[in-house]
Amino acid sequence: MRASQQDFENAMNQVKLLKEDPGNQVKLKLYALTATERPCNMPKPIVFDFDDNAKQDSWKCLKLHMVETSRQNYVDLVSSLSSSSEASGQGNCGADEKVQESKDIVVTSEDGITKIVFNRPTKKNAITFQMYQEIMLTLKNASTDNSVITVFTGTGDYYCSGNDLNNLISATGEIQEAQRDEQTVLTRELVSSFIDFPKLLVAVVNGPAVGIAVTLLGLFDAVYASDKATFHTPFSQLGQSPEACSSYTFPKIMGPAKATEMLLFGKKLTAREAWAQGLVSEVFPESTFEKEVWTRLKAYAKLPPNGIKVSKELIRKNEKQKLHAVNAEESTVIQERLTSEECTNALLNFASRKAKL
Ligand SMILES: CCCCCC/C=C/C(=O)SCCNC(=O)CCNC(=O)[C@H](O)C(C)(C)COP(=O)(O)OP(=O)(O)OC[C@H]1O[C@@H](n2cnc3c(N)ncnc32)[C@H](O)[C@@H]1OP(=O)(O)O
Repeated sequence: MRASQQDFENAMNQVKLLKEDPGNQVKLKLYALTATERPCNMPKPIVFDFDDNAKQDSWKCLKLHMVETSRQNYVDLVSSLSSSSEASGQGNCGADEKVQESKDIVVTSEDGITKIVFNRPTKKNAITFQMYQEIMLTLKNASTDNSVITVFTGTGDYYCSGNDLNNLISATGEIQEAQRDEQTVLTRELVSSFIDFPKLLVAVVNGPAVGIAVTLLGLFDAVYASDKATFHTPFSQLGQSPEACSSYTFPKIMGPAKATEMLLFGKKLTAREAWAQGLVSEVFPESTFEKEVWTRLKAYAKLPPNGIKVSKELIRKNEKQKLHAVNAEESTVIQERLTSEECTNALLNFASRKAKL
């Protein structure tokens, strides 16, 4: 059966959605196959000297045949490109392209690096429910895309100010009961997706980090910080409790006494203090931060990916079960905390702008 006009148009749309660039040769071929669809100003070929009507009929017939054949070839070629692109990318993003964009979480893939950007600078990149969902989806895609490293960073002066405290507060400034469960479930699911993420996970901490943006760092493989970054987990001030397995990872990373200062007393650390305590891999001067870190990451992304993956698996696998158990336990406590008077007051104070860290 010949490809219809509709098949052809579908194929034209499919080309725009290809996960991988098919290359110039294929693009030229595709372009050539659409030639019969475009108006052609060249004179019609006069092969035999028949009368005008016969020539017209024969030309129409030839053109129809060419159009149908070209359409069919075009549809077949696009179909083969789509299936090979799906096989290599496993239905996810290919290299060197913008793979997912929403307003607040921007995802690009280039040079073997999937970059996930908190992009809500006017709110210091605070994480909304919608962003929780988008981050989880992105991690799912990144775990099977062509990239070697997945990087989180922030737009503007902040890395991320943590959970959006308005997630639970209505427009009229009251606590929304129904959102408490959603907050707990989303937090647990988000943390789970970090625990299970199979590839290298790196944080490029461009500025202050607060709350869950800090606690999650304990689940990253490397953390690079600008010297203007700070690390703050004000859970006690908010009547909340630690999440993202930090009740387990922080004492392990920095020792219980230092973890207490951060998680219980809400002591804010400078980048150098966080480095001294093992939460940060390396601190860079703000003036050279971006250049140095990205140059380095691009070089790391050229390392053989499978070796990295199995090495990460070796480092993490004995911890996974424990981390999931801690995540579950922390979620139970968070759920209780969210109904507490302490937490309710802190959230209402923030909403009425009485409280700031
Ligand atoms: C609710 C329980 C859920 C448990 C789940 C686990 C998650 C836990 C956490 O992440 S706890 C940490 C939560 N984060 C905070 O407590 C930070 C709150 N923000 C602040 O204290 C300050 O905004 C600041 C110190 C981050 C920055 O101060 P400043 O430089 O003076 O800027 P502004 O305060 O004017 O901020 C600009 C703009 O952004 C809004 N904003 C900043 N952070 C948040 C946030 N976390 N949630 C919601 N909104 C935030 C701020 O309100 C301003 O908005 P406005 O311009 O007034 O509309």
